[in-house]
Amino acid sequence: MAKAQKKTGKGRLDKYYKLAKEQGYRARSAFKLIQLNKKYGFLESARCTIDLCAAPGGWLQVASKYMPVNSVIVGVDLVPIKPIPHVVTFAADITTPQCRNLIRSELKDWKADVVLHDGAPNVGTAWVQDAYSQSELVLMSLKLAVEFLIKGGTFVTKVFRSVDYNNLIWVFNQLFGKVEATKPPSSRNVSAEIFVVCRDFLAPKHLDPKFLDPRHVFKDLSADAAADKGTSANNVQANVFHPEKNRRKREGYTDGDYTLFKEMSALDFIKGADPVALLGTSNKITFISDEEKEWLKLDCTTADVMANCNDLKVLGKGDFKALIKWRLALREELGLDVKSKDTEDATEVVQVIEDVDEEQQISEELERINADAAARAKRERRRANEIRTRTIQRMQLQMTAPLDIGLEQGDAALGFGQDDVFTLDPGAAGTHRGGKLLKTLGDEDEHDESDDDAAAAHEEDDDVLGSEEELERKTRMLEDELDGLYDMYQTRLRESDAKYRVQESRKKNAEREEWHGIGEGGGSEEDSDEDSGDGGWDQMERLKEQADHSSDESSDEEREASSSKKRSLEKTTDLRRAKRTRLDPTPVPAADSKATKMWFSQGLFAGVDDAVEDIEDEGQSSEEEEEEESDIEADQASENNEADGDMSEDYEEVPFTDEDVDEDVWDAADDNIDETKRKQLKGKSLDTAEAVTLAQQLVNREKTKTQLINDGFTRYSLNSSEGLPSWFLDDESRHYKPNLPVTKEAIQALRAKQRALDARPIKKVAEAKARKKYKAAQRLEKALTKAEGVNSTTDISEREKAQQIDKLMKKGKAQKIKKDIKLVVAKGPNRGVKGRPKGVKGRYTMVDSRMKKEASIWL
Ligand SMILES: C[S@@+](CC[C@H](N)C(=O)[O-])C[C@H]1O[C@@H](n2cnc3c(N)ncnc32)[C@H](O)[C@@H]1O
Repeated sequence: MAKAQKKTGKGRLDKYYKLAKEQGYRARSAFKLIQLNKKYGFLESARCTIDLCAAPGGWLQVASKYMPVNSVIVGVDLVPIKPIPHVVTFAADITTPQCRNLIRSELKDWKADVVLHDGAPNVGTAWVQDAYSQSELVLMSLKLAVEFLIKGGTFVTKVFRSVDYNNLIWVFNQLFGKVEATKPPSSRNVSAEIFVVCRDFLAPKHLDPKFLDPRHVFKDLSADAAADKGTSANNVQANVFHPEKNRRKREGYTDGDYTLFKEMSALDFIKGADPVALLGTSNKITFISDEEKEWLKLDCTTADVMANCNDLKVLGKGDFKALIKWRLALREELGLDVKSKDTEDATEVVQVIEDVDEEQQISEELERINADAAARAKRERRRANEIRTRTIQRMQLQMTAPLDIGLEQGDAALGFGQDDVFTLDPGAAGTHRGGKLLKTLGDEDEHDESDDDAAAAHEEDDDVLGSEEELERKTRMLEDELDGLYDMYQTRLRESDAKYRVQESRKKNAEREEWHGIGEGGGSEEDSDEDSGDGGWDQMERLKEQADHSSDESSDEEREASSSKKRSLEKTTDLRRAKRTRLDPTPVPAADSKATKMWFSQGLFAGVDDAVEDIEDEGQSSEEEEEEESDIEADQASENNEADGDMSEDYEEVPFTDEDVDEDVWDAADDNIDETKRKQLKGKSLDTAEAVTLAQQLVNREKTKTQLINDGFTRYSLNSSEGLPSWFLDDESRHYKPNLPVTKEAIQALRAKQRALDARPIKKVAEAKARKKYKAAQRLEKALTKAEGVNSTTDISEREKAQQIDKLMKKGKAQKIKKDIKLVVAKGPNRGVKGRPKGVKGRYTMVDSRMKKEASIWL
């Protein structure tokens, strides 16, 4: 089984936590609102938003980012919220009239377009207690929403899955045109929270106060539950005896009973009044007491019976029959079913009838269960296939926007229908809306057949959702599968793309042939040049002068000079690369604090720090303490949440620390900046039209260094790719980047560079030439040695010596002339000829036509 989602303190710090930290949101929950807004788009058109339970302010930050400029945003919470620009906040309890008055005085006659509620009471107490307070809080927020929302407005609230869920949804349906429940991908699976988005506020003129009164809204269900003792038992009974009325109430777990696995003692089964219901609700029959252990020794308790008792959920029709028979036998043995002589006949008749009835019921029930299971499996398979096909199609058509995928995958993964489970069926909503207030709450008998179908579908989904681990495993499997399919798709795409293959092979060649002429030492000089403030143009001029000067010197010096020129030019190129790197469209993973640090490290701000520090010194210590406290509180809260299991609220505050500063990124205040820059520049070159454009702008002084650096701070530059799937990153690298300007001149320069590259001799030719040169040098060496020998002999005259030496040196310098070898292509009459082909004289070799072509190059 797949590893369950970690619930340790660290485990909670998932990718959304990191993203929140990176993007400066105060809580990871900000992404829930971003994703909800992405799906329903209510913020972009809102001019006034009220956020109830808004601390520390993550949702407020999102609202102020996505809503139009100058919108009114009001945030309320029990605890004070640190100021956010253009947002009004105050501390109040949303359940009190004082809070209502504060909002009223803030909004005056305005109405809100959106009311948000992400409130959670102190999570960490008892589950049942929490769930109830949460539902109450939701109702209180609804009350405020009803008062302040404009007609057609939107109310977004967090709800926990509990027995109150259906009642709340029913009330929402009375007040809003569209009600949908959803779980955004950033909401953890282990959290019981879901979000209900209520749109199109109906703004009724007269509203029955009972709609918003917890005593009424949550009353009926508990009353019903009390009256309806042993609800689930009755449901099982209904399943067994009235398969046609087979439905279960959607009211969560029975009070105080939140486990799926249930054991019953053999005593309960044998002595209990309703064995069929007991068998339907339990997983296992246990033998713990001494009396029960004694029963194990009886003849009627066969090995089969014991095995059946061990796992009731896997039993078939025959097994159930055997267990019922065993119970009857045991009851007889224990004298519970007394067979008196006088009543024996009557009893037997009754027993036979009971037996027959039970058998029939069990067999019907079993058939129904089997049919249900088969239908469910089929539905799941179909749904998974549909999702997979749709995603692949969309990927192939490149229709997937990053966040869409996130949402859809999340939804798909959950549902295996999590979304569906909580998406209110409009049809069902319609039936509800037609009803009278609160009368129909929990009144299942008034449902029609279509309701039955919906209930069955929900029941099925609930079963799937019953196990979080199972759900997570399926989600992960689906994601893995999709990742795999995406990789395969990419590979196939590459294989079929000739252009890509050519590019790849060129890249490889370039890597092999690249000239690595710059020594490590060169860089510092260059950087110091850059720091001195000289523009690229000045450097070019200087380098030209150098080159001119060196051309006057001897040939050795000339070589030296040209290589130094080459180095210098390379340095200039590196310099341009340095500029480009800052503007590289590839997002640099960096935290805000780091960017800020770089910004304020400019000379302009020198000395400002001290002044500001002086002013701030007083307040700072207290602020730091406060921050530390809030961190600790957040940690404690998260630990509490963990201990709280399903009821855990999926909320994480994001503290900011110095550790967030990424050390790899340039820091203007860094002494070792040259080294850092060199590292950054390694492997980068002016190989795109954008880079060349920027470099030219820089060299031609159309742009200054500062302007380029400033342009580098875009919304694309601070994103982290950590933990994101490959398809998402592929898409991002293709589409999520700034469009930098490209000039005609840049493209021409790039083409010229490419042409020069293409014109370079290929590696093998260069090697052959080098070999030739080497052999010539060897010949000359040999000739010199011989000449020395001749010179040292005393037998011959000086004149003869000179003649011989001259001859030797000529020979040594001469190119070696290869003896001509005729190439004969083995085709036509020469195909398969043994020995010398006809009409060929002198040295020859047999080749095929391809070899001949190649040989003519090399020979
Ligand atoms: C999950 S946090 C909200 C996070 C917020 N949406 C954000 O993005 O930063 C829940 C908040 O509900 C607040 N809260 C709980 N009960 C409240 C009440 N009765 N009135 C006002 N706020 C309440 C808590 O103080 C807590 O700050």
